[in-house]
Amino acid sequence: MLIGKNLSKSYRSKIALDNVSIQVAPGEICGLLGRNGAGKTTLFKILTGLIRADSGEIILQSPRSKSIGAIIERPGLYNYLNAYDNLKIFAGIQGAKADPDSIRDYLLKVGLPTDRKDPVGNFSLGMKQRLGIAIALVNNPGCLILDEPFSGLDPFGVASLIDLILSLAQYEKIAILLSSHLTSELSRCCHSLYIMDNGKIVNSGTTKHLISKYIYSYSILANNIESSEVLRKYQTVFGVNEVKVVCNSGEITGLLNELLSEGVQVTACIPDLTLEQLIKGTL
Ligand SMILES: Nc1ncnc2c1ncn2[C@@H]1O[C@H](COP(=O)(O)OP(=O)(O)OP(=O)(O)O)[C@@H](O)[C@H]1O
Repeated sequence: MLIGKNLSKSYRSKIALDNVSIQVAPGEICGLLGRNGAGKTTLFKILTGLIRADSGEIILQSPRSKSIGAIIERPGLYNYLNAYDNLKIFAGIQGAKADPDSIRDYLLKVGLPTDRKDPVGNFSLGMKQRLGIAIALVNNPGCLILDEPFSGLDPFGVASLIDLILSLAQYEKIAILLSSHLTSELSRCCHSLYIMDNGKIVNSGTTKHLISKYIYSYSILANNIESSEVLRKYQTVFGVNEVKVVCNSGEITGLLNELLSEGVQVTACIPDLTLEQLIKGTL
């Protein structure tokens, strides 16, 4: 369990964090959403001990020997070394096993190939993120903190990183804290969300609750969506094989059922939850 209580931090006259409290339980994925400059990285630096808060308290309750593994800003890797040697160095620094079998296990845990011998400078951003996570997972931490982990990844990279994060929470029972300024990514994998603005938590709750409270439109993907009669009753914006429909979370199941009975082949339905809605929700 990771708890931050009433944390505040100023840089000269700039208040970067203002009485922020946050809590993540083992096996839980918690998202920190906020615009640029909201204070997310400052909070993560404080939680990981990189900088000190002016006031407040951090409580780390974990039976594991290492309490936190983290990637702040971007994974710090030796680009001229291969994945194996990077892991060997970082495992050595942390006093962890650095024999070939252990390093192979770290690579497998994050879904990286074990046979790549070229420098990690050649790796895609997604592979570098995975290697950074493997290094953060050395010594089996109770909590994993990832600052903007989806930044710069393509949709496939985002989806596969989400799968990895979900499996680390579910099977390794790690408490995971992620940040992003994009609601779409965090709402797909987080059990709960904290919304930050100007150094303060302005809204929070389970993702399920926030979606049901703030969603007023959905994007529905279907090959023959233009043929739908049912959609004429709704306010819509059509794209190619896609429509954005104004409807709330109580109406969406009924609408999807009607579309199916009309023969519309729905392939995806994505809630449009914007950061602005979540911020304005309590302002
Ligand atoms: N070392 C520093 N000295 C002075 N001001 C700082 C320092 N670090 C951060 N700040 C300021 O504190 C505020 C919060 O910054 P922080 O980096 O925590 O935000 P963020 O939510 O992580 O933003 P981003 O998404 O852009 O990384 C910003 O106004 C930033 O300019």
